[in-house]
Amino acid sequence: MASPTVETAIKNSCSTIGEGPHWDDASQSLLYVDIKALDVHRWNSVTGEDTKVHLKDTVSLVVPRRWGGYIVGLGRRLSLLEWETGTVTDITEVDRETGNRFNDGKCDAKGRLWAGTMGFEVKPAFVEPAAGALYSLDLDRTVKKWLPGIHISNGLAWTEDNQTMFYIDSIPKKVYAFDYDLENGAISKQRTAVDLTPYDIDTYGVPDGMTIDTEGKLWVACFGAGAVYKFDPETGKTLQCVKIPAKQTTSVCWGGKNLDELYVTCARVGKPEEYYLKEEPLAGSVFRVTGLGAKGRPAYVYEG
Ligand SMILES: O=C(O)[C@H](O)[C@@H](O)[C@H](O)[C@H](O)CO
Ligand SMILES: [Zn+2]
Repeated sequence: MASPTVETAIKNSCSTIGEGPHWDDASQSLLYVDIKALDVHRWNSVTGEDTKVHLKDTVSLVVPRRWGGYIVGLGRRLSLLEWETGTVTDITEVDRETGNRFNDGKCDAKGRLWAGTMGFEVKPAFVEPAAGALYSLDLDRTVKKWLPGIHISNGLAWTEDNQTMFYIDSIPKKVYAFDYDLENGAISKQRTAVDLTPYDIDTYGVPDGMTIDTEGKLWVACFGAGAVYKFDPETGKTLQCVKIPAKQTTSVCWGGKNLDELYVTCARVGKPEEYYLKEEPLAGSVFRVTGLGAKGRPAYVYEG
């Protein structure tokens, strides 16, 4: 097995929950969010410059839109963001009259957005149970609710042949698999691909953000574990563990010119600042892992 190198790519850029990394191939930039700081970040890997746009609500996902701008998950809304002016145009609101907010989201190969919600989070990984749901936003902006009763809607990934969608609900500690109908944007036949319930919480934490490599293996950021795990979705077995020097590892995406660098976001939330300064000074940074001997495919953008 190749031995990986972990570096700090963007030091301490997030002050709350770094999340939602999306590699923009065209500009060789990393988009990501700092959920409770209400900030969307764009880091240019060529110049090293990190710029951000401050919004008016929690921002949990950012995906470029083919026709310009970005889709963001803003509180309970999905909205369009124009970077230069900071203009926000709402597309839809879900889970009205609840304390929910959007969490992770990603586009499929047709450019539909899949994104889910979660109930009010009292402290990290403690939420109002089963209050969230998984939604899809079609290219004509139709919203469909697929799965109610979700605790913390999190990572999404599709196999290269688009026959299977993987989806994480963090609290049951499951990576689910579904048959995926790309033509109609529909999921069916839910089953469990990876189950983390048998494992020690300090070692595995809870599964959070996820990506897939060109060999169909899953890379899952495990919150609380300070680690990214590589799983085989066929067997559910652990193939590799990459330790990250911050415990609240939230999400991952492939980046770099060859899409063989794994970018990892993490949080700095729920504990006193003195703790972080002393024990986890790099919390809130974005890390880059190289030498994994694996790579990804370009991320899809919103086509609507
Ligand atoms: O990053 C996320 O997906 C959530 O927004 C966070 O709140 C934490 O990761 C969660 O508490 C652990 O799953
Ligand atoms: Zn997450």
